[in-house]
Amino acid sequence: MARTAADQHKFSTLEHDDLALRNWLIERLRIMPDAVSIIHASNDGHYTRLPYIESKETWDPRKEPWFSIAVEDTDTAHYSVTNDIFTHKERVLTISLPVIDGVDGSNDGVLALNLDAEKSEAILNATYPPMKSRTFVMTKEGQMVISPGYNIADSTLQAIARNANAFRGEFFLNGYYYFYRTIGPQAWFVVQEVAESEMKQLVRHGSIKVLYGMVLTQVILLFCWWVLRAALNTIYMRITNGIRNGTIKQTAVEELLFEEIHSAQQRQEKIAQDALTDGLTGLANRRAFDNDAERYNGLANTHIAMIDVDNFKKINDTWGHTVGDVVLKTLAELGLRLRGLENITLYRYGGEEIAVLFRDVSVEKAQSYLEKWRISVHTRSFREADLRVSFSAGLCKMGGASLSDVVAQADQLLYQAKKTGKNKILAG
Ligand SMILES: Nc1nc2c(ncn2[C@@H]2O[C@H](COP(=O)(O)OP(=O)(O)OP(=O)(O)O)[C@@H](O)[C@H]2O)c(=O)[nH]1
Repeated sequence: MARTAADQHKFSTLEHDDLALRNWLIERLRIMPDAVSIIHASNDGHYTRLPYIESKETWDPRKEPWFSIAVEDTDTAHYSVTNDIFTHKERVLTISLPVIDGVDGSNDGVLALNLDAEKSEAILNATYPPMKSRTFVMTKEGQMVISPGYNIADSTLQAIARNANAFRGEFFLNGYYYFYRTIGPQAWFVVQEVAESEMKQLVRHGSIKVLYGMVLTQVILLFCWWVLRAALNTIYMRITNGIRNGTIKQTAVEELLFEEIHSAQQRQEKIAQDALTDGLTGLANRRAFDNDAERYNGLANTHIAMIDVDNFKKINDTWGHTVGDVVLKTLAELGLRLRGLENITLYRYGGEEIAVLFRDVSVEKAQSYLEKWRISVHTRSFREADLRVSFSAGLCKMGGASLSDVVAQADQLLYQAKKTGKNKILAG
């Protein structure tokens, strides 16, 4: 503002009570609602004060502390507490600045802005910091400038000033934390004073949530530990029992785990295998047949045989179902034993009917296998002296027709075999 004043007004050539200067000053005053007056004081002692108040006393602004300080230092604002003789106010906050001519650098007096101290106190009082505290303005020498009614001992103010001059940032003094900022070139301090108890309460309040979080985490950890401990106890008990009973040897935990995983794998494989195996005969079951036959029917040089025990009803009726079961088991055993080749698979198709799939096996070889099997079944002696077992079979090539048609063809050959005397294999 002082610089603009110097640019816009030729103070050295100004008439006293220059109207342009008065208008300029009043405009500045209007835009600062907290300022009570604005003064331009010339080096010859003449002054222009707005708002204009006639003073009975002769007043020489050059005797004011703000004038001499501002003239001495050329470029920075000065803050001082003065007595306004025009309004008879004892405490006015004055911010003063020298007016320097921008062309020749000469000093064209001082511009002073007076602020109402009470208003400033009210403003300070209305600032609500995030915690309970006292905020005040003091000089760097330790005198109170603006204090909204606080009673702070001079010795305390001086100690604050000493600390504030010596440090940058906050400090602790006699049970209070002090935070401060400087106004102007280290002239005044705006100080915020917070009691230690207030600070502790704030910290306590802030840390209570963290504390709850930590307690919760501890509880969760404790629970996890408890669950883990229970699980480990069970494992230890099982290992101990195993060692005691001699079912497992005292080996490293890794070995025990490996064994456990291995046996679990074996269990899984067995379950999968059981799902595809017939319980009575140990042959692959109907589900396995359905899985494989569809696949085989698309391959070259594959054959299918449908086998049916002859007069099985009679066997059951004569010797009972248990013997009937033994017959079925024996038939399966012999078929498996004679098969030799890995690519001949036997399935219990249903009841006393067995299906055989030949993969990459010629019809001659398939027929020869079935013959050997038929003869060994027929010549087999059972505990029941009169029991003679035989089977009939229909053998045909796979592929070239749908699976159901292929099965029907094999069944038809089997039916022919039965019709023409049983105990024979018909190939088609
Ligand atoms: N013991 C036993 N009998 C079964 C089993 N499955 C089916 N059967 C019996 O096998 C018999 C099959 O009889 P049928 O279909 O009349 O045929 P069959 O007496 O062998 O006469 P052909 O086939 O003409 O030689 C029925 O009596 C069924 O109860 C089984 O798992 N165990």
